[in-house]
Amino acid sequence: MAELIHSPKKLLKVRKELEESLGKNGEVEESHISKLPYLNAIVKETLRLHPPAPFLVPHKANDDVELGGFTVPKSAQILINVWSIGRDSSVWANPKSFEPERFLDTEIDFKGKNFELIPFGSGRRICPGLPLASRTLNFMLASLLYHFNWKVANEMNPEDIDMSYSYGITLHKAQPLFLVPIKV
Ligand code: HEM
Repeated sequence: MAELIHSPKKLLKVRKELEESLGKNGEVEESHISKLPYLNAIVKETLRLHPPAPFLVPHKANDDVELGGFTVPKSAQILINVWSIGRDSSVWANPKSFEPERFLDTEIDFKGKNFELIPFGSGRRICPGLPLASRTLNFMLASLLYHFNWKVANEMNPEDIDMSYSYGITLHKAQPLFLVPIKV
């Protein structure tokens, strides 16, 4: 929501997609979600830029492993910096910019097969909550955007929203986002 409030054109674009798909007085249903490519792209782009678990969960090497010319010794703790992978300019064009459009013409998904986008991890220990989280994120965002228009509280300018992080095992906004819903 914070990224969308910063990008009014993208907010309009996703609300238009929802209105074209659901009509004027509809209800968001789970079956709609797969037919909303721009909304899906917004969720992917958000997980690329702001992965909730920036280092995944610590793993441990069972044995000595050779990886990309480096030796990872047995029992070493492995942290995967997905936050940094999501902002790697050798992988992503304009990596710091919120551009859901980058996901419209690509099959890249966060289901663990595309290593440039693994906010849920990958392999045997991939997040088992991925299908639930993916449905819930898309469904909640679609509901918020379809039923309400949003403006920043206290007449604040969207540019002045504090986008800094509070760091920890999970990543979240340092300052809460205060938005006012306007019923449509
Ligand atoms: C946006 C939402 C979520 C994100 C970004 C997320 C991310 C992650 C990540 C990065 C891991 C560690 C993967 C690894 O070891 O490399 C993980 C593990 C796990 N997640 Fe999630 N998760 C989310 C939602 C959920 C939900 C909704 C559930 C349960 C209903 C869940 C249950 C778990 C469990 C049980 C593990 C441990 C799996 C294991 O170690 O074998 N997660 N999650």
